Amino acid sequence: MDSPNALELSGVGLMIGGARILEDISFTVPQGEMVGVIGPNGAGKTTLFNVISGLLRPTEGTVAVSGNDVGRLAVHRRAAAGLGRTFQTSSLFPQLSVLENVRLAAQARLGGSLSLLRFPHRGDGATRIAERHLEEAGIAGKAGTAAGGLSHGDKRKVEIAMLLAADPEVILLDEPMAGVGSGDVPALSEVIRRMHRDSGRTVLMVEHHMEVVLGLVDRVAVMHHGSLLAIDTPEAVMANPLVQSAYLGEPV
Ligand SMILES: Nc1ncnc2c1ncn2[C@@H]1O[C@H](COP(=O)(O)OP(=O)(O)OP(=O)(O)O)[C@@H](O)[C@H]1O
Repeated sequence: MDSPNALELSGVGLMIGGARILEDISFTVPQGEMVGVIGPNGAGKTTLFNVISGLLRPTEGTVAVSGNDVGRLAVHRRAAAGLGRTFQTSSLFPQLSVLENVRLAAQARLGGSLSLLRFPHRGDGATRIAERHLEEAGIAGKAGTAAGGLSHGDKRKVEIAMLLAADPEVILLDEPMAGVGSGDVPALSEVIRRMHRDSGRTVLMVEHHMEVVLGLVDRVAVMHHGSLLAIDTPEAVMANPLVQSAYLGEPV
Protein backbone atom coordinates (compact mmCIF):
# COMPACT_ATOMS: atom_id res chain seq x y z
CA MET A 1 0.00 0.00 0.00
CA ASP A 2 1.19 3.56 -0.71
CA SER A 3 2.34 5.47 2.37
CA PRO A 4 -0.13 8.19 3.41
CA ASN A 5 0.50 11.84 2.57
CA ALA A 6 2.43 13.76 5.24
CA LEU A 7 -0.35 16.35 5.32
CA GLU A 8 -3.88 16.12 3.98
CA LEU A 9 -6.56 18.80 4.22
CA SER A 10 -10.04 17.86 3.12
CA GLY A 11 -12.90 20.37 2.88
CA VAL A 12 -11.45 22.56 5.66
CA GLY A 13 -13.66 25.53 6.56
CA LEU A 14 -13.76 28.02 9.42
CA MET A 15 -16.50 30.36 10.59
CA ILE A 16 -15.76 32.93 13.31
CA GLY A 17 -18.67 34.88 14.78
CA GLY A 18 -20.80 34.38 11.69
CA ALA A 19 -17.99 35.43 9.32
CA ARG A 20 -16.57 32.87 6.90
CA ILE A 21 -12.78 32.97 7.20
CA LEU A 22 -11.80 29.73 5.40
CA GLU A 23 -13.84 27.90 2.76
CA ASP A 24 -13.56 24.32 1.50
CA ILE A 25 -9.76 23.98 1.43
CA SER A 26 -8.46 20.64 0.18
CA PHE A 27 -4.90 19.71 -0.72
CA THR A 28 -2.33 17.03 0.02
CA VAL A 29 1.40 17.30 0.60
CA PRO A 30 3.43 14.13 0.01
CA GLN A 31 6.20 13.27 2.44
CA GLY A 32 9.34 15.35 1.80
CA GLU A 33 7.75 18.11 -0.26
CA MET A 34 8.11 21.83 0.48
CA VAL A 35 5.01 23.92 -0.24
CA GLY A 36 4.82 27.72 -0.04
CA VAL A 37 1.54 29.40 0.96
CA ILE A 38 1.06 32.84 -0.61
CA GLY A 39 -1.83 35.23 -1.13
CA PRO A 40 -2.73 38.92 -0.81
CA ASN A 41 -3.14 40.50 2.65
CA GLY A 42 -6.12 39.05 4.53
CA ALA A 43 -6.33 36.00 2.21
CA GLY A 44 -6.38 33.60 5.17
CA LYS A 45 -2.79 32.29 5.21
CA THR A 46 -2.18 32.76 8.94
CA THR A 47 -5.63 31.42 9.80
CA LEU A 48 -4.93 28.33 7.69
CA PHE A 49 -1.66 27.80 9.61
CA ASN A 50 -3.51 28.21 12.89
CA VAL A 51 -6.03 25.58 11.84
CA ILE A 52 -3.30 23.14 10.79
CA SER A 53 -1.22 23.67 13.94
CA GLY A 54 -4.22 23.47 16.28
CA LEU A 55 -4.55 27.07 17.54
CA LEU A 56 -7.97 27.10 15.83
CA ARG A 57 -10.33 24.19 15.23
CA PRO A 58 -11.90 23.94 11.80
CA THR A 59 -15.68 24.16 11.75
CA GLU A 60 -15.75 21.88 8.70
CA GLY A 61 -13.45 19.31 7.15
CA THR A 62 -10.43 17.32 8.33
CA VAL A 63 -6.69 17.85 8.82
CA ALA A 64 -4.58 14.68 8.76
CA VAL A 65 -0.87 14.19 9.50
CA SER A 66 0.59 10.95 8.16
CA GLY A 67 -2.94 9.62 7.72
CA ASN A 68 -4.08 10.45 11.27
CA ASP A 69 -6.88 12.97 11.76
CA VAL A 70 -5.53 15.75 14.03
CA GLY A 71 -8.29 18.31 13.35
CA ARG A 72 -9.75 18.07 16.87
CA LEU A 73 -6.47 17.63 18.76
CA ALA A 74 -5.04 20.37 21.00
CA VAL A 75 -1.73 22.00 20.01
CA HIS A 76 0.48 19.82 22.26
CA ARG A 77 -1.20 16.64 21.02
CA ARG A 78 -0.54 17.74 17.42
CA ALA A 79 3.12 18.23 18.29
CA ALA A 80 3.15 14.63 19.51
CA ALA A 81 1.44 13.62 16.25
CA GLY A 82 4.35 15.11 14.28
CA LEU A 83 3.56 18.78 13.64
CA GLY A 84 6.03 21.56 14.50
CA ARG A 85 5.73 25.27 13.75
CA THR A 86 7.50 28.59 14.07
CA PHE A 87 5.71 31.90 14.62
CA GLN A 88 6.08 35.32 12.99
CA THR A 89 7.36 36.65 16.30
CA SER A 90 10.22 34.99 18.12
CA SER A 91 9.38 32.34 20.70
CA LEU A 92 12.86 32.07 22.25
CA PHE A 93 13.76 32.52 25.92
CA PRO A 94 15.84 35.72 25.61
CA GLN A 95 17.96 35.25 28.72
CA LEU A 96 18.93 31.68 27.92
CA SER A 97 21.80 30.89 25.59
CA VAL A 98 21.23 29.64 22.06
CA LEU A 99 22.33 26.14 23.14
CA GLU A 100 20.02 26.15 26.18
CA ASN A 101 17.02 27.14 24.05
CA VAL A 102 17.60 24.30 21.61
CA ARG A 103 18.39 21.92 24.46
CA LEU A 104 14.96 22.59 25.97
CA ALA A 105 13.33 21.51 22.71
CA ALA A 106 15.46 18.36 22.65
CA GLN A 107 14.59 17.61 26.30
CA ALA A 108 10.89 18.00 25.58
CA ARG A 109 11.27 15.44 22.78
CA LEU A 110 13.20 13.04 24.99
CA GLY A 111 10.67 13.49 27.78
CA GLY A 112 13.42 14.46 30.26
CA SER A 113 13.18 16.79 33.24
CA LEU A 114 13.70 20.48 32.48
CA SER A 115 15.82 20.67 35.63
CA LEU A 116 18.72 19.43 33.49
CA LEU A 117 19.02 23.08 32.54
CA ARG A 118 20.97 23.58 35.78
CA PHE A 119 23.64 21.13 34.59
CA PRO A 120 24.52 22.27 31.09
CA HIS A 121 27.89 20.46 30.92
CA ARG A 122 26.72 16.94 31.53
CA GLY A 123 27.16 15.88 27.91
CA ASP A 124 23.66 14.43 28.05
CA GLY A 125 21.67 13.25 25.04
CA ALA A 126 19.71 16.48 24.83
CA THR A 127 22.91 18.53 24.59
CA ARG A 128 24.27 16.30 21.84
CA ILE A 129 21.01 16.59 19.88
CA ALA A 130 21.00 20.38 20.37
CA GLU A 131 24.61 20.73 19.18
CA ARG A 132 23.92 18.67 16.07
CA HIS A 133 20.93 20.79 15.06
CA LEU A 134 22.70 24.08 15.83
CA GLU A 135 25.32 22.93 13.34
CA GLU A 136 22.66 22.09 10.73
CA ALA A 137 20.99 25.47 11.21
CA GLY A 138 24.31 27.29 10.74
CA ILE A 139 24.27 28.89 14.20
CA ALA A 140 26.67 26.66 16.17
CA GLY A 141 29.19 29.52 16.38
CA LYS A 142 26.78 31.42 18.65
CA ALA A 143 25.86 28.52 20.96
CA GLY A 144 26.91 30.45 24.10
CA THR A 145 25.26 33.77 23.17
CA ALA A 146 22.08 34.91 24.94
CA ALA A 147 19.22 34.41 22.45
CA GLY A 148 17.77 37.88 23.18
CA GLY A 149 20.86 39.57 21.74
CA LEU A 150 20.72 37.88 18.32
CA SER A 151 19.64 39.47 15.02
CA HIS A 152 16.23 38.45 13.65
CA GLY A 153 17.93 36.25 11.07
CA ASP A 154 19.96 34.41 13.72
CA LYS A 155 16.87 34.01 15.94
CA ARG A 156 15.11 32.30 13.04
CA LYS A 157 18.05 29.92 12.67
CA VAL A 158 17.78 29.04 16.36
CA GLU A 159 14.05 28.42 15.94
CA ILE A 160 14.80 26.09 13.03
CA ALA A 161 17.33 24.23 15.18
CA MET A 162 14.62 23.93 17.89
CA LEU A 163 12.17 22.52 15.37
CA LEU A 164 14.70 19.94 14.20
CA ALA A 165 15.47 19.02 17.82
CA ALA A 166 11.75 18.41 18.41
CA ASP A 167 11.85 16.04 15.39
CA PRO A 168 8.47 16.76 13.76
CA GLU A 169 7.28 15.00 10.60
CA VAL A 170 5.75 18.19 9.18
CA ILE A 171 7.31 21.64 9.69
CA LEU A 172 5.21 24.81 9.44
CA LEU A 173 7.26 27.99 8.92
CA ASP A 174 5.21 31.15 9.51
CA GLU A 175 6.82 34.03 7.59
CA PRO A 176 10.42 33.07 8.38
CA MET A 177 11.73 36.24 6.68
CA ALA A 178 9.52 38.64 8.71
CA GLY A 179 11.71 41.29 10.32
CA VAL A 180 14.89 39.79 8.85
CA GLY A 181 17.27 42.36 7.31
CA SER A 182 17.56 42.05 3.53
CA GLY A 183 21.26 41.24 3.87
CA ASP A 184 20.43 38.18 6.00
CA VAL A 185 17.69 36.81 3.71
CA PRO A 186 19.95 34.76 1.38
CA ALA A 187 21.73 33.01 4.28
CA LEU A 188 18.45 32.18 6.03
CA SER A 189 16.96 30.90 2.75
CA GLU A 190 19.97 28.64 2.40
CA VAL A 191 19.48 27.28 5.92
CA ILE A 192 15.84 26.47 5.10
CA ARG A 193 16.82 24.86 1.78
CA ARG A 194 19.47 22.72 3.48
CA MET A 195 17.22 21.81 6.39
CA HIS A 196 14.56 20.60 3.96
CA ARG A 197 16.97 18.75 1.70
CA ASP A 198 19.02 17.07 4.41
CA SER A 199 16.22 16.19 6.80
CA GLY A 200 13.80 14.96 4.11
CA ARG A 201 10.98 16.53 6.14
CA THR A 202 7.76 17.96 4.79
CA VAL A 203 7.66 21.76 4.99
CA LEU A 204 4.76 24.21 4.64
CA MET A 205 5.84 27.85 4.60
CA VAL A 206 3.82 31.09 4.61
CA GLU A 207 6.04 33.84 3.25
CA HIS A 208 5.44 37.27 1.72
CA HIS A 209 8.92 37.43 0.21
CA MET A 210 8.00 36.10 -3.23
CA GLU A 211 11.55 35.54 -4.48
CA VAL A 212 12.28 33.39 -1.44
CA VAL A 213 9.14 31.29 -1.94
CA LEU A 214 9.61 30.78 -5.66
CA GLY A 215 13.28 29.90 -5.20
CA LEU A 216 12.74 27.34 -2.43
CA VAL A 217 9.52 25.41 -2.80
CA ASP A 218 8.35 22.46 -4.91
CA ARG A 219 4.78 23.80 -5.14
CA VAL A 220 2.94 27.00 -4.28
CA ALA A 221 -0.55 27.17 -2.73
CA VAL A 222 -2.32 30.46 -3.47
CA MET A 223 -4.97 31.66 -1.00
CA HIS A 224 -7.57 34.32 -1.90
CA HIS A 225 -10.60 35.43 0.15
CA GLY A 226 -10.27 32.38 2.41
CA SER A 227 -10.24 29.86 -0.47
CA LEU A 228 -7.48 27.94 -2.22
CA LEU A 229 -7.15 29.54 -5.64
CA ALA A 230 -4.44 27.29 -7.03
CA ILE A 231 -1.74 24.82 -5.98
CA ASP A 232 0.95 24.07 -8.52
CA THR A 233 4.62 24.46 -9.40
CA PRO A 234 6.03 28.01 -9.03
CA GLU A 235 6.16 28.41 -12.83
CA ALA A 236 2.56 27.27 -13.38
CA VAL A 237 1.25 29.40 -10.52
CA MET A 238 2.95 32.55 -11.79
CA ALA A 239 1.51 31.93 -15.27
CA ASN A 240 -2.01 31.35 -13.90
CA PRO A 241 -4.36 34.22 -14.95
CA LEU A 242 -6.50 33.70 -11.80
CA VAL A 243 -3.44 34.24 -9.62
CA GLN A 244 -2.38 37.27 -11.61
CA SER A 245 -5.79 38.88 -11.21
CA ALA A 246 -5.89 38.06 -7.46
CA TYR A 247 -2.64 39.96 -7.12
CA LEU A 248 -3.64 42.86 -9.34
CA GLY A 249 -2.53 45.97 -7.55
CA GLU A 250 -0.34 43.91 -5.20
CA PRO A 251 3.39 43.57 -5.86
CA VAL A 252 4.11 39.98 -6.94
N1 LIG B 1 -10.42 35.90 15.07
C1 LIG B 1 -10.90 36.49 13.98
N2 LIG B 1 -12.12 37.05 13.99
C2 LIG B 1 -12.63 37.65 12.90
N3 LIG B 1 -11.97 37.73 11.72
C3 LIG B 1 -10.75 37.19 11.66
C4 LIG B 1 -10.14 36.54 12.76
N4 LIG B 1 -8.91 36.09 12.39
C5 LIG B 1 -8.76 36.45 11.10
N5 LIG B 1 -9.85 37.12 10.66
C6 LIG B 1 -10.06 37.65 9.30
O1 LIG B 1 -9.80 36.60 8.42
C7 LIG B 1 -9.17 37.07 7.25
C8 LIG B 1 -7.89 36.31 7.02
O2 LIG B 1 -6.91 36.73 7.97
P1 LIG B 1 -5.42 36.13 7.97
O3 LIG B 1 -4.66 36.85 9.04
O4 LIG B 1 -5.48 34.66 8.05
O5 LIG B 1 -4.90 36.57 6.54
P2 LIG B 1 -3.40 36.51 5.97
O6 LIG B 1 -3.50 35.99 4.59
O7 LIG B 1 -2.52 35.80 6.91
O8 LIG B 1 -3.06 38.05 5.93
P3 LIG B 1 -1.63 38.80 6.03
O9 LIG B 1 -0.92 38.50 4.76
O10 LIG B 1 -2.02 40.23 6.12
O11 LIG B 1 -0.92 38.28 7.26
C9 LIG B 1 -8.96 38.56 7.43
O12 LIG B 1 -10.02 39.24 6.76
C10 LIG B 1 -9.07 38.74 8.92
O13 LIG B 1 -9.56 40.02 9.23
